[in-house]
Order: sequence, then structure tokens, then C-alpha cells
Amino acid sequence: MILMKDIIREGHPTLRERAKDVELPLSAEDKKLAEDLMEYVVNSQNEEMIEKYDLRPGVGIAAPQINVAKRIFAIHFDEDSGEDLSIIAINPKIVSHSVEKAYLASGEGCLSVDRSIPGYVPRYARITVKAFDLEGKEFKLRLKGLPAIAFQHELDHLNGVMFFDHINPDNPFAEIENATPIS
Ligand SMILES: Cc1nc(NNC(=O)[C@H](CC2CCCC2)CN(O)CO)c(F)c(N2CCN3CCOC[C@@H]3C2)n1
Ligand code: NI
Repeated sequence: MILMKDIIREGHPTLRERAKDVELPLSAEDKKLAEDLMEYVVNSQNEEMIEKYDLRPGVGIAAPQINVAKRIFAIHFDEDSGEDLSIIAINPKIVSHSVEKAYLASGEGCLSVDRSIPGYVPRYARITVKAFDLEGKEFKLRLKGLPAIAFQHELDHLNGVMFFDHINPDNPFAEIENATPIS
């Protein structure tokens, strides 16, 4: 299972690389990698597991964060979070997006960033995405709200982008044009 010691932190070069497409059908190794990523996110939302293994809670994690530069991430919102998304995304793409932007009113954090960085992170409010699942089957989703924000945060990791790259350096809380805050 993935533990905090397996998660690389800002400054590690892999976080700034462009991760490589994954060959389909998935090798057994890549299938295990994807399942381990999902297992981490699910574990990180379970009180006992958090206590027992000192996990930082998360709703997503990308392969580069465990030093594997492959285009795979997992996102999981548990049923009582009120959000409806639990996916393993292989070679994900945003195929279209709204003009309208959105941002988390509380800002963003990252399992690979051991400090709090205040500021609004502007992202697309609504996105249409494509990816492959564990069986190598392509799926398409339309996302909005926190699931859309999470997908963009994880996709950024596959492109060597960190959430704070999007924060306005002059005024981190500057009003973002045509944007809706998500609380
Ligand atoms: C929004 C949130 N971000 C948490 N952390 N950061 C992360 O997930 C990073 C990814 C998120 C940062 C912004 C969008 C994606 C991880 N990242 O770095 C991966 O690249 C949370 F932990 C969290 N929740 C709310 C839901 N809760 C359900 C019950 O269990 C606890 C859980 C806590 N919500
Ligand atoms: Ni992150």
C-alpha cells in the first residue's frame, strides 16, 4: 500500500516532468499501480487508516506523486461527501471546457506540498473529459464543481504543473474574471 513516505514532495524533479502515455492494454504492473493509487485515496478518507498509517487525507492522487511518470490518476469522493465521482483515469484528456472559471474558495492544497499556500486557483468551471479505465475501455464524462476542480488538479500533475503555478503572484486573492467560488 502507498504511504506518505512514498509520496515525493515539491522540489523533486519528477513533479515537473510531463508524464508519459500508458500503453494499452494495461500491463499487470500498470494495473497494480492504478489500483494502488485508488487504494491510497480511499484509505486516506478512512479514520482508522489515517490514524494507523498517519495518512494525509485526499480526494485524488496522480502517479507522478509516487515518482512514476505515467499518465494515470485516481479520484474518489465517498458517497456521503455529496459528490459523485470515483474513477481511475488512464491517459486522461480535457476535450472541451466552459469559458466560465471556478475556484475553491478555501484554495487548494497538495499531498506533495508540505506547506499551506494561500490564494485562489482559477480553473474551468465545467469540463468534458475522456480517459481509459482499468480494462482499457474509453469513457467520457462531463464534470462540474469539486469533481471538475479535482480532475484539473490531477491532470496538472501529469503535465508537471503544481496548483500554486496558477495563483496570482501579485494578489493571490485577486478577483478572477467570470469565475464562481466553490465552497
Ligand atoms: C478538496 C479536498 N482536498 C483534500 N486534500 N487535498 C487533495 O485531495 C489534493 C487534491 C485536491 C486539491 C484540490 C482539488 C483536488 C491531493 N493531491 O495533491 C492530489 O494531487 C481533502 F482531503 C478533501 N477532503 C474533503 C472530502 N473528505 C471526505 C472524507 O475524507 C476526508 C476528505 C477530505 N477535499
Ligand atoms: Ni496534488
